[in-house]
Amino acid sequence: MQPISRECLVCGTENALGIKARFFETTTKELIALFTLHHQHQSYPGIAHGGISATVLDEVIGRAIMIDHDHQTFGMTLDLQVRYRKPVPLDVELKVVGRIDSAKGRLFEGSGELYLPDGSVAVEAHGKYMKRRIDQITVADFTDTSWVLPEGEVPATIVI
Ligand SMILES: CCCCCCCCCCCC(=O)SCCNC(=O)CCNC(=O)[C@H](O)C(C)(C)COP(=O)(O)OP(=O)(O)OC[C@H]1O[C@@H](n2cnc3c(N)ncnc32)[C@H](O)[C@@H]1OP(=O)(O)O
Repeated sequence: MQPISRECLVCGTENALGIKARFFETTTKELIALFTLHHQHQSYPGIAHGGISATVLDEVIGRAIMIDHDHQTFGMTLDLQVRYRKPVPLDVELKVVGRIDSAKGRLFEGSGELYLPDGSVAVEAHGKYMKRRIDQITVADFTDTSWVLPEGEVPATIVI
């Protein structure tokens, strides 16, 4: 399970409007986010806002670079392309799977998909990112005060 940043919109436990996603690394170096969207994330009635879906996909790809950098390097988004295939419902558990597709120097590219409970893909994204070390994007005491492992069990398996 990856750590979370307390005030982050996607992962934070102390963001009242937050999505409170949890992140699990796979043996194949993919990253899976588990989360549920609610009324505060709505666009049309009963449907999640597309920007929220893009936000979670962005975070998963931006976090996937942590896997090969001892959790000390993150992605700063340069460009994000999103394709919306199906509406994303509220109040059901959703999954995003992301990965790094290529990396060269301080830049990398990654992709991800948002899966509905029936296993179908609702949203796809592809992004370009710049690697940033944790000390380049946080204040001095960040890892002592705001970067924590969330509560809860790590599932033995996650079925997409
Ligand atoms: C800790 C808890 C976390 C916990 C939470 C973890 C969250 C993870 C996910 C969060 C993701 C986000 O939302 S990140 C937030 C949204 N993104 C941002 O705010 C980024 C804003 N942009 C910037 O600050 C700046 O552009 C930087 C610092 C990223 C880069 O500036 P710079 O250092 O001056 O870079 P620059 O010379 O312009 O460009 C460097 C290289 O990038 C390329 N490049 C630049 N822009 C682009 C672009 N749009 N598309 C393609 N490529 C580009 C250039 O061609 C160049 O390639 P070459 O010549 O080197 O080949």
